[in-house]
Amino acid sequence: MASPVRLGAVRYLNAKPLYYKLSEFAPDVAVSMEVPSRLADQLAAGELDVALIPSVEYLRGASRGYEILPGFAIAARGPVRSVKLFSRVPLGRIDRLALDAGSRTSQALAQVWLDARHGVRPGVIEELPLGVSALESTADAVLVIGDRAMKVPDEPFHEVVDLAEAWRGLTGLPFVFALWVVRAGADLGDLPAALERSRAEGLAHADELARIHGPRLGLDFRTCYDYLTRVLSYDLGEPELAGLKRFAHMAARLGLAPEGVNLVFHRPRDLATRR
Ligand SMILES: C=C(O[C@@H]1C=C(C(=O)O)C=C[C@H]1O)C(=O)O
Repeated sequence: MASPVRLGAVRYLNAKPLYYKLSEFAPDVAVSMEVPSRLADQLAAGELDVALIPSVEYLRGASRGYEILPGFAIAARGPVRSVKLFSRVPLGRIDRLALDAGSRTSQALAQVWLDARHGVRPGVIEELPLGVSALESTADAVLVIGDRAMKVPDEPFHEVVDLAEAWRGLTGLPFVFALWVVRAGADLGDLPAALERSRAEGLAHADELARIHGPRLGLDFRTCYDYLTRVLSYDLGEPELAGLKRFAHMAARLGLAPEGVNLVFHRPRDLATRR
């Protein structure tokens, strides 16, 4: 018997609609859940066959033969609420920047945006460990993503920037945080169809997800429901691709991603061999 496909999924609320009831729709798939940065490392180490990884990690892994599962993303067309830069100083004066260790894409986005919008390239860049809160950090500014970003109070900070909103203001484009990325040579079988079904069912049951996860995260039902259905988008369409390409270009200019990466999309193996 073929060994099961190993899939890694982001454990934050924002990813839940992408793998809703997946173990029912794809019973043979081995699912593990992690923060995005660890999923990227596990995919790179060959420990996973497909994973929801930070979009910047697709760019970094493209030379290893990574392929994007077409049509899927975690993206935002305006404010995202869960990717925020909390600054204790005016933005133009940020010199020490702490970046959420769970992130990779937003780590790059924070630097791209500070450079493009404020001409700032922080002298010291450090990680904010997963167990340490933004309030504990003594850096000038702190990037926080995911579930915990929605709980950090604005008050102690001089400025709070929603980075997807800031990106939109800079480029007029959506921002793509994560993609389903396939390891070179992996055969996913029927999994892409099961993932389509999961997403459709997950979005159709966003109310159920909001009821389950809202209380756990200290979010009221409406906030949680809006986050899943209006704030985030789960398609990789033309506007998202344009945003992704612009981000790839800007990240490369800062040395945060390789230059000139092409977006390569996964095709089912039987089609690929029939070429
Ligand atoms: C919108 C978000 O997207 C996440 C941000 C990521 C990153 O910064 O690397 C990766 C995966 C996404 O789940 C979020 O965490 O709030």
